[in-house]
Amino acid sequence: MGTATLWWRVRGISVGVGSELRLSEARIRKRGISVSTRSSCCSSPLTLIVSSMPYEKELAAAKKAATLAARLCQKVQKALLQSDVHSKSDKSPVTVADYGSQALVSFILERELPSEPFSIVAEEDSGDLRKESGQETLKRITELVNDTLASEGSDSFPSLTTEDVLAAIDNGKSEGGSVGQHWVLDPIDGTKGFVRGDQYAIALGLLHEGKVVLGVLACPNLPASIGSNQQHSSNEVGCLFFAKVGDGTYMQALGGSTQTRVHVCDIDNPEQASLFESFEAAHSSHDLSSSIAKKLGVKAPPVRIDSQAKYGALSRGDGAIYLRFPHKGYREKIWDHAAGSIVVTEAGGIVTDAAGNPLDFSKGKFLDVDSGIIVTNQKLMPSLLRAVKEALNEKASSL
Ligand SMILES: Nc1ncnc2c1ncn2[C@@H]1O[C@H](COP(=O)(O)O)[C@@H](O)[C@H]1OP(=O)(O)O
Ligand SMILES: [Mg+2]
Ligand SMILES: [Mg+2]
Ligand SMILES: [Mg+2]
Repeated sequence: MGTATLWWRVRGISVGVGSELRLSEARIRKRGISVSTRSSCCSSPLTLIVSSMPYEKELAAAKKAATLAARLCQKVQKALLQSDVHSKSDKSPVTVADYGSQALVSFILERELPSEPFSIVAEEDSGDLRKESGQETLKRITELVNDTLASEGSDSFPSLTTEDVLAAIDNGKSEGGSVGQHWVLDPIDGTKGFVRGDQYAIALGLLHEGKVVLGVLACPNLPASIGSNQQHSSNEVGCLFFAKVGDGTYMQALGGSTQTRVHVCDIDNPEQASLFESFEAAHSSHDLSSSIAKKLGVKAPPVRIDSQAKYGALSRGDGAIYLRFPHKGYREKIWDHAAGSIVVTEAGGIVTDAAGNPLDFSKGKFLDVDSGIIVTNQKLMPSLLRAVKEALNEKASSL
């Protein structure tokens, strides 16, 4: 029969006989990739494997991990003891729930995805818990993790020892980067909001070759809607947002199973826009966002909430703009934006730095951004960028 010459040409890539090429339907649809074949032997087998569900296992594991971590955090927030709150070396607060959430997420991901390379870039480390003074706290965290696993109603979870908990926390020591796959975890984003009894989020993203491909945001205190858009109005709190690249963003009640696809709002008149910013003035300049809002003609007062819950709320159209301008010297971390950014972009929004550059998650733990981070829909971005540029120039010339 002779040698078959068989090529697949996919966006200019030639793939020889016997190779498998895995492409998602979503990627094919989104990027308009066309597949053509050329064969000198018509009986040659041609197998183009089109996987309709890339990152599906990872998403299921991430949703399970974030939901369990949210359960642990809710338990702690209800009965927060002064002794549960500690200060880190940078003076920011950390609680038993930050550590417990990180240990749980790390434990669940490793268990649910045993055959995958395992790397997590996470906020917390076990340094303080390994000291003599951290022993009581470590015991409390271990109890919390075990209680939460037991409440899953499954005997299949072993009881973790304090050493297991330390090891699970330290799985989060990866540096990330542009090669391979890395989970990115903020076990409690918005710890100050958590301690105050307000908003916080468990934020879990997945990087593949430096790009965010999946994100889950568990927001235990987020009502079904906030802000002026009453479409989702209800008294229930607790939302889980999730997104996979090319697949859209979805929201479900935390612990629920009915999912709804969400989209950013389609407002094109900035006067009708409402604007999110940090609750904590120390985390983001309220003066600068007020000057930007004035330039845009935004009428509504800013909605101030903690954490990446802002990204979740924006992804479902509760507000139109999120502005974040940390004060001089602060360096943004990837875990504060990875999950939130894909939740917004898959819902049709745009996330950039203040100069309009996309966020680059491939450089390790830190995000090097120009002045701040801005988020909005496609229609408002050009006028938002102009207003941000003007406000930053005015600020610079007044110094
Ligand atoms: N000085 C600071 N400036 C800006 N952001 C900070 C600062 N300290 C902590 N953060 C982080 O800002 C995020 C909260 O932003 P917001 O104020 O919008 O809710 C959190 O990730 C919080 O970390 P953490 O995860 O430890 O809570
Ligand atoms: Mg923190
Ligand atoms: Mg954070
Ligand atoms: Mg945190």
